[in-house]
Amino acid sequence: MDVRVKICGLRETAHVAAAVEAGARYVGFVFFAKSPRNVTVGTAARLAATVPPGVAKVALVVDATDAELDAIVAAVPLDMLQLHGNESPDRVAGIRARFGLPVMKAVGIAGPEDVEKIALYGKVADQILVDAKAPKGAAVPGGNGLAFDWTLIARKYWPCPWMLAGGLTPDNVAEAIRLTGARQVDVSSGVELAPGVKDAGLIRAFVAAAQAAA
Ligand SMILES: O=C(O)c1ccccc1N[C@@H]1O[C@H](COP(=O)(O)O)[C@@H](O)[C@H]1O
Repeated sequence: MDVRVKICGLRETAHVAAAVEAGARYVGFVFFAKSPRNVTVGTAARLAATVPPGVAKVALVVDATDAELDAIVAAVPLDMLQLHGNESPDRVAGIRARFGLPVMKAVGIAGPEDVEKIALYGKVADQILVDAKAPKGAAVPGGNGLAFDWTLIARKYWPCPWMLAGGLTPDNVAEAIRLTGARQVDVSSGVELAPGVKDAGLIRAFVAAAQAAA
């Protein structure tokens, strides 16, 4: 089983290169002003230009307007949009239709009632990002380095592709894959030295651990 890895919140060419060389299949750029990983469209365009074919370039947005998405999509060559806010199923479908890009919708998990939303959004999105629900009052709805109870999704099946996220690290990703059966994993904080500061060694260790788990 091949496990696909997404490294999210990249801001420097050296870290994009480390992710690509390690074997990551997705790289993510965050367009959210409150995030320590926020990038401008100019920086994202420069980073995206260094990504080879076969590695998907993902723009992460939070409740973005059409105008904000227009500006991102016009400037950055993208392969996917990641919607990480409170977008409704109708809004997800609308973005997918308007921009003609595959859409990955994040669903935050804190309890069994949240797990039901995966199937709901799976009807309108191309992929689901199954992430930890941000704690009340958190400044950002993701990228908090928090894991959820993986047993909530153990032995579940959804027809759409999905990716596991939330508090993954080089040390716990193998156990997360074993428990959940995830075939795709996404990480941000777990490959950082401080919020927004990626580390090439941790990126390599994470990809190697995820692939070894397969
Ligand atoms: O990374 C961010 O700053 C961010 C901001 C707003 C929404 C989502 C964000 N990150 C996503 O959250 C998951 C989990 O992050 P972590 O590994 O627990 O730090 C991450 O995979 C990003 O896709």
